[in-house]
Amino acid sequence: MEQLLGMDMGVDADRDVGILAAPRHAIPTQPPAILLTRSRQHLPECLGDAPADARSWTEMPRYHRLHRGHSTHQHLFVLTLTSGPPSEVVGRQLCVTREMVNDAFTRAIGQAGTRSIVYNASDSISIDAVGSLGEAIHATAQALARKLGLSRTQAAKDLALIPTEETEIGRVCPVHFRDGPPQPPCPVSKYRSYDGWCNNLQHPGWGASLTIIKRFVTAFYKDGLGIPLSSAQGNPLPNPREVSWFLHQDPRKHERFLTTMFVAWGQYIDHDIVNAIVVQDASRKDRSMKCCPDPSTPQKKNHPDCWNIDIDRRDPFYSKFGETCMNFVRSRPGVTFGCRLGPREQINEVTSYVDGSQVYGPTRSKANSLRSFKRGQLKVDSGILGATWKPLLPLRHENPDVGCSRSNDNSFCFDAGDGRANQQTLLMVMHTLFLRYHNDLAVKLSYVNPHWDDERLFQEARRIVIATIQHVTYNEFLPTLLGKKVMDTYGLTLEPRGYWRGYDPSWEAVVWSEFATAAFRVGHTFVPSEIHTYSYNHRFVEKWQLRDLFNKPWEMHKGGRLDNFALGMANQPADAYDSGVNVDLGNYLFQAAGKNFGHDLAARNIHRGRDHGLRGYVYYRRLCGLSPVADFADLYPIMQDNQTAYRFSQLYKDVRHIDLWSGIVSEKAIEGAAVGPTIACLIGNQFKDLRWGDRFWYENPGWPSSFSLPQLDEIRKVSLAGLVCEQGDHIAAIQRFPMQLPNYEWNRRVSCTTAEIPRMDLRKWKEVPRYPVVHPPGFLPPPGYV
Ligand code: HEM
Ligand SMILES: [Ca+2]
Repeated sequence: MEQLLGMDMGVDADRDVGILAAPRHAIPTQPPAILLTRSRQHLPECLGDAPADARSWTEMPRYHRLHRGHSTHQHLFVLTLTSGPPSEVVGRQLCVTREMVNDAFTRAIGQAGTRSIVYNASDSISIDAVGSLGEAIHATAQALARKLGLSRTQAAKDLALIPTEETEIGRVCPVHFRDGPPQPPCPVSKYRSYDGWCNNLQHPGWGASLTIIKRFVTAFYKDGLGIPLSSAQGNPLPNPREVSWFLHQDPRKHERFLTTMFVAWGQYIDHDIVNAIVVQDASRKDRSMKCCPDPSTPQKKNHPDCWNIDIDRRDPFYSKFGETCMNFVRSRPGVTFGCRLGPREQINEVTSYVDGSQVYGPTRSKANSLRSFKRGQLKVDSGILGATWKPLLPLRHENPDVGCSRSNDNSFCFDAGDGRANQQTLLMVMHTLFLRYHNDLAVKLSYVNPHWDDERLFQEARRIVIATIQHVTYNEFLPTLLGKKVMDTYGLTLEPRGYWRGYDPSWEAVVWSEFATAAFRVGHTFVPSEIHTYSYNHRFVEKWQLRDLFNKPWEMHKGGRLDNFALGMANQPADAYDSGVNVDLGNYLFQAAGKNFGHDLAARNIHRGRDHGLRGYVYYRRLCGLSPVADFADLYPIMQDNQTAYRFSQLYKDVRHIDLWSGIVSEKAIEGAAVGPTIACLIGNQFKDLRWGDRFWYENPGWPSSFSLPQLDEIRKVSLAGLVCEQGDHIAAIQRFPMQLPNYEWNRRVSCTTAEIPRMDLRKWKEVPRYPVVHPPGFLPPPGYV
């Protein structure tokens, strides 16, 4: 095992060295280890001398019977092994019959008790339908690999070659996951679909919600298919909580330039791009699955996807509470395009595109539930605030306990396009600002175009909101995170004027696991333990412990609080980029009422990396074309300090085992950027894809969805500063770039009304109505809007 692990997680991938260093043109594919053929000439070999493993299949006699009576090549796939560890016979042929696949699949769905869901393939796609089909396909792959005696590498790379569309799996494969151009063809509409469907006209599912999170390189599981490498006995990996404790404690340093607004934006757009679905327990009010033993309830058999993090009895923190188990549930397996067999992949609940799915939801039904269907507005809660304060997000009455710590049955969290909106207050502030922004835009557009109906106003406002999120992300956030050089290397620099002509329909704008499960989680090191609020005069007011703000958005209901938090975000420095994660995330994450401790996010990041089958840090460093790490000694020049490098050598038996997240957040930052080189490489690649592969990208010309050049110039004026000024309640001044601390030289705090914070002129959206317009009674546009 050790040897295998070293080999595959290590630095032997010479062929791929540096492939991520510059933007890729295609994802490299491994040469297949098994060739698939159904030509007649292969049949006799396969039939005459069926390999030992194939003979052990109960289906084989049936197969032979079929052969005598009919033309059998219809039923047979011949797999020729062409590679594998030296011990395996290259060129060996395996026979896989359609019946084998069907039987394994039928057994899998029988076991999972999901027949009804899986077989209802014409249903509109739902999380449960995708999840249960994913589980059944995964179990089928495992059964087939066992029966065919495939090695780990063969199972990982080659089961996917079986044309499942010709089996029972193909019959139930939802239309969303079928290969090939869409039937009927995708409409070329002016507005995006909510679920990202048909953004790419040839591959309608690319980047769509409920499709899988892809990978830069194939997954690495113990069995090739889904069993994660763990810290259990016999396995060489260290316990994630131990890694967290020894390597990721917070040295309590601050960034010199970055604010917590930068941190909040990072999380806000992360939630636009990805949400890996974990297995849930529908019988519980909060839907979370309880996996750790509970003394108050009799021990039930654990769900196979329970995969708790063990806590050592001597743990310096948890031992005080006698806690030895951190609840952890694996991410649910998803369905690949073509419903192919292969390694376990994870489901993205949201659209990968930067398309405001956290504002509007990743499905039409979610978007509809958030709309008021009047004048293009989203629903709001104007509750207790009255005329002095602007509206808040609507309250969520459905599933009120999911992601919400309620003190009583009458308190409700907020509803937004993304289910994680209440997770902590800074994130909630972002969601609220964007809700207000949408509604404000729709109202102003109704002044410019009084003849537009609700749908038109809603979609046009949505189009501008999405363009704003894209513009602020690529104009303010990414340059701060990555620096100019990385921006240029990966094609992320925006056009200062005119259209940008980089859209490439062969580019897949999809989220990558290495980004979601590791690189972008660098955000966790920037989060401070204490959250500061500031007054309108930009003076410190009070500090909150982050742990008191998890899933409890109650402060928002108090007038002025949103402004206090927003101003705090513009003035409080972020925690430093270092390997440290603050104690509120590291010991108290989602601390439950009545408990003195919570989860450890650093340990979860590491464990999640293993759950998702990520390879070791050293492997990705090489893919990024960075200096190779063959030994622990090679870590010293590249890590933030010698102690970190030393601790890695104490914790890990082999440098190639270092978990991706742990390694990348420990690297020294590169010049001009806030993060290290491997993170910059992985994040650069990801944001390149999300720009170059998005047909609705706001700078694109020539589509019905494209903005006119005058409109595009207006969108280029939007800024986070303008947004906070306009959508805060009474904020009067802010620095020009609120993701960076104010300073007198180039980031002065200015009045919200100055020309230094320009505003969009929506008159560029004016359309001449085809019919004379009769204004509704009471219609009174503000000056300049007619
Ligand atoms: C107080 C702030 C934050 C909290 C409480 C928080 C909490 C969490 C939690 C609980 C998870 C899931 C962990 C798991 O795998 O079980 C997660 C995932 C993640 N977080 Fe954070 N986070 C915060 C800030 C950030 C920031 C600032 C960023 C980025 C700049 C970020 C990026 C991510 C990403 C990319 C994921 C993976 C999402 C997925 O694949 O579904 N987070 N975070
Ligand atoms: Ca999205």
